Amino acid sequence: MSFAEYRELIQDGDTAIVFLGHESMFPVTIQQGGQTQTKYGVIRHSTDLIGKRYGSKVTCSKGGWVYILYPTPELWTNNLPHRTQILYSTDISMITMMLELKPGSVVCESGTGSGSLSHAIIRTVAPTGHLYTVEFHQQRAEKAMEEFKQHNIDHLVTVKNQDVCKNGFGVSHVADAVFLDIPSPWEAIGHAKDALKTEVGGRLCSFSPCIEQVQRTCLALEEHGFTEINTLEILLRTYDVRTVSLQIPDFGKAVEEKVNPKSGDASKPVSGSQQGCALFKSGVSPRETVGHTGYLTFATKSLF
Ligand SMILES: C[S@@+](CC[C@H](N)C(=O)[O-])C[C@H]1O[C@@H](n2cnc3c(N)ncnc32)[C@H](O)[C@@H]1O
Repeated sequence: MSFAEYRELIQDGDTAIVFLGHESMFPVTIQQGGQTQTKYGVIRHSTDLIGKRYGSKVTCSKGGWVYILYPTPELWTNNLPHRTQILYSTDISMITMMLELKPGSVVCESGTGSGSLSHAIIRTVAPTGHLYTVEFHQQRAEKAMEEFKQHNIDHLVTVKNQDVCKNGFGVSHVADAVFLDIPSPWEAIGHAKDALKTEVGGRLCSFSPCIEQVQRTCLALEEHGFTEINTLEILLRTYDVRTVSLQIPDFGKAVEEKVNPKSGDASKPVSGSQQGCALFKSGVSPRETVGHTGYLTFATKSLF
């Protein structure tokens, strides 16, 4: 199993996702002789999982069933152990597109945090690209290295335990793109510029929750000769499909007969609906939606 490739069969040592429902899933490390408890009973790794296909429906000891899923960066983002605030797939997808990441890209990132974005970047730049990720918190840097190894992507990433604002990324003129998710990104812009390839066109993105951080970062980007400076905020709006009862507009009898000659009286109640209303299938946005996460500031390196 590797987060940068796909394999069909479950093997000893894999990280897999136990899927009980969209709101209920968790990662497990597959081990010969290992067991995982779920509300539907126990899953025995040796007999129930190893050698089975990813995506299989597995019956637990109490008769209920779960799916065992291949781990993707998106599933990992929803299930990883949080050591910090993390980036979610909505922002990650915009970052990947706007930084023009593709297989072979070289990327510098700081901080690594819980590795949510790192996994997505590594999957995108594999098999020939590389991620240099800098984290100044020693345990977080060590844990990230451990996870990258466990997920068989450690050959695609270098983790450095240092302060990016003081010591930079540890590489010069190699990166196609730089990503910053730190409290004072303006202090790292000079290092970001140094990490980017010498030719014009390298891309940078900085994620900040507060607009004051964005202002300081934009000023630093201008001072260092970056152009095309743009700040975006992604607000995810989902729609549920529901049956709703809507009032039928009264256009008058003449109009109604012209539009639908067989329908008779427009105010006649439709079966199962209230007087003058009809039932429709409609896209309805939930009462509560995810709010502000942060601002994404993008820029292009234009000067040496
Ligand atoms: C919000 S977390 C990053 C989360 C990450 N983007 C993810 O998706 O999991 C910010 C991280 O940056 C690290 N950090 C803050 N300032 C730093 C600096 N100057 N140099 C290196 N790391 C730094 C923190 O220790 C923290 O782990």
